[in-house]
Amino acid sequence: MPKLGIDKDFLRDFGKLERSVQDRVTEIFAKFEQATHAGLHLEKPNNARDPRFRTIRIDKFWRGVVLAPEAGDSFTLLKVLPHDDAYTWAQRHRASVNTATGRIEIRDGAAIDATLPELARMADRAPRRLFDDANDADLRRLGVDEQTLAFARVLTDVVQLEAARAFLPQNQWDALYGLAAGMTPEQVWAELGVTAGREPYDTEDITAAVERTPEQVVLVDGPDELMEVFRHPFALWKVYLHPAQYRVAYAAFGGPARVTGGPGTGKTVVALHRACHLARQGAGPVLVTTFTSTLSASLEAGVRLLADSPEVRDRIVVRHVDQLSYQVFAERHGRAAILRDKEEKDIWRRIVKQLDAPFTETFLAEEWRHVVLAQQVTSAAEYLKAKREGRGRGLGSRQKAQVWQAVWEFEEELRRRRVWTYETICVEATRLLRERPERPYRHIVVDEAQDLHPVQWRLLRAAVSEGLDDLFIAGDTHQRIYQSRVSLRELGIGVAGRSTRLTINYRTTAEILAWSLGMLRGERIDDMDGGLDAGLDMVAGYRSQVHGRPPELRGFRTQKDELDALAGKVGEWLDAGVAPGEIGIAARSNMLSDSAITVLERAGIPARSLAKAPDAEDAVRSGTMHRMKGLEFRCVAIIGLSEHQVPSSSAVTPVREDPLTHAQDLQRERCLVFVACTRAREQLHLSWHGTASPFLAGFVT
Ligand SMILES: Nc1ncnc2c1ncn2[C@@H]1O[C@H](COP(=O)(O)OP(=O)(O)OP(=O)(O)O)[C@@H](O)[C@H]1O
Repeated sequence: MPKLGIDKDFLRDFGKLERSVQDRVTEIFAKFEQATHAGLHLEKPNNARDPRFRTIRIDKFWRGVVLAPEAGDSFTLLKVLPHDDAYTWAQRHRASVNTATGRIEIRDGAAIDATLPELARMADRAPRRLFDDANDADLRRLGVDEQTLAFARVLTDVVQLEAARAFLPQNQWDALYGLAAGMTPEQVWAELGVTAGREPYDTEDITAAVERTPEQVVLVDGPDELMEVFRHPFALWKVYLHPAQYRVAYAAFGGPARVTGGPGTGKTVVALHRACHLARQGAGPVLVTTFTSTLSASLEAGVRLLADSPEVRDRIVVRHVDQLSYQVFAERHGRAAILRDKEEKDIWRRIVKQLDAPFTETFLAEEWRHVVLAQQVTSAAEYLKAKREGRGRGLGSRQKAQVWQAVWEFEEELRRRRVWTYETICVEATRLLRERPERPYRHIVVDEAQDLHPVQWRLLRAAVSEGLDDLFIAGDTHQRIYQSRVSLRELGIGVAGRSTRLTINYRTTAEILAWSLGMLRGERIDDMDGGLDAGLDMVAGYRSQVHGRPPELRGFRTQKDELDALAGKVGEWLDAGVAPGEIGIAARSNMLSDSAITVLERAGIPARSLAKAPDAEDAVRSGTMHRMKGLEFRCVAIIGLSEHQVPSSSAVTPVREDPLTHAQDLQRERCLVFVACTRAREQLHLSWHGTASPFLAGFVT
């Protein structure tokens, strides 16, 4: 029986074909799967650049181009085009096997030949060329072949290389682009997943090369799978991962492992692939978890899409951390009465008064969360010795005694009232799990890990057996929008040697990414492992492959002017063909987000609140910046970036109260705007009224 592969680039075009042509393609290739080689009407086109190209009739007007190796019966569908275009395509392109990665590559050989002379003329006049510092041997070792090498040698500018992406062989382009972005050959190798010192691959064995290229070619196993691929042609990530992503998702790890990377680098996609991979192995239940219900709902949808059989689906449980702790708690104690925020504040306030302590209720609440609970402090003596890193206000031993007295009173009050906070439920659930003879999960996959609190990490540690592939952690500390800071090492979760950083941004344009990174420049951000992160902009190679318009920044006199202009902007996007569901609005407060909805509706534009209708696809969705986490839209407008709204004064500790916490709070507010900006795939619009937010200083004149 013939084996059929489908090229990712074709799938991208498939959605744009007319429905009747799509149906015909599906029908032919479903039959193709069952046919024998002899039964296929494959035609060898004249003048094809690659002797292994064949065309196949779809209907009177359309033909498919198929890569058919000389021997064997594995075929790869590359294109479906109108009749003449299909023949022209076959004359311009050729397939080859990359010597370093062993993967199949397609290039537009005619475009390379046509562009090279003009580039060579320009290079003769240029003082320097792009790859002057790279020697031929290194380039060859990275899989660059003769035609691409000749091309690379006449490049003088990275913009020329970017333009050549459409026609150079993919892995060779990746290697060149990595070098141009400042990566060393070794880093490029690592990213491409090349084993050092390996013999070059056999460039004649096309069938093996196709099998080695899951990120570019999906091999379908039977007509059902084929139909499934054609039904979800846009969910490309479902089947294709970049080699760097693939390696992490499918690796075997001796213990906890972690994937980091900037926004849109595919951490969530990798986490989902990993969960399904672990479930397929069948060693035991897999928990996929994160920190909020909105995020866990989108992970659930991802698992549904990716799990390829009901058995795999059934082995995966998606549950956010508080849900897990509540479930464990409730199994033993029944329903828990939860202390509300306001009630908690009232208790602390009463204690401050009663003890006549020189602290505010906010200071005590944070000291309890970020020192006492974070380090499992259970006595005055332990508290005296506890590390208070990250807490700005120093405390002498007399003051510590006072704090401990307050904490003791507070915990006593919780016990007396039989009420719980999310943290104390988590602590109790952890205790209950530790008592059990067996762990409920064999693997845990955590997404958006940067926002979990130490008590939640302990819960997860207690919920999974220690061992191979136990914990897989995806996160980015630059996107931390809540207060938790942890050192995984101190929590007994060692990821040293099992940490990978992804560097290619698949979501945002280079312009939006550069602007958003500019906003974080200079911030010193931790790496969740007791050190400082190198900083996104310092990491060679963090890049986006797509270009677009730079973000648009606009200031207005009043809020009314700003919101009217927002309605105008959204109207422009809709007129340009962007669907309402592909537009997102973010504001710092719920109130401003709701005002935006009212103004849009008044302008006749359907708009819904992200909090109430997170999945509304037929309306523009508006919400707080916090709600934007984990989502993405073609166009994003961030409103209310005004002096007194961003940073939000209620979220920032006054500098006189605690300078260090003040600085951390400001950083978190900056990260929040960064998260909101990086949700935009194509266009980003930022606005304010009155004086602009200090975060925009340097961008606004
Ligand atoms: N290899 C790939 N090829 C094409 N698209 C990809 C690939 N990997 C990820 N994507 C797409 O890029 C976008 C971002 O992916 P994802 O949400 O996993 O990134 P992330 O790193 O978790 O982002 P963030 O940290 O900002 O939430 C998604 O639309 C995803 O489908």
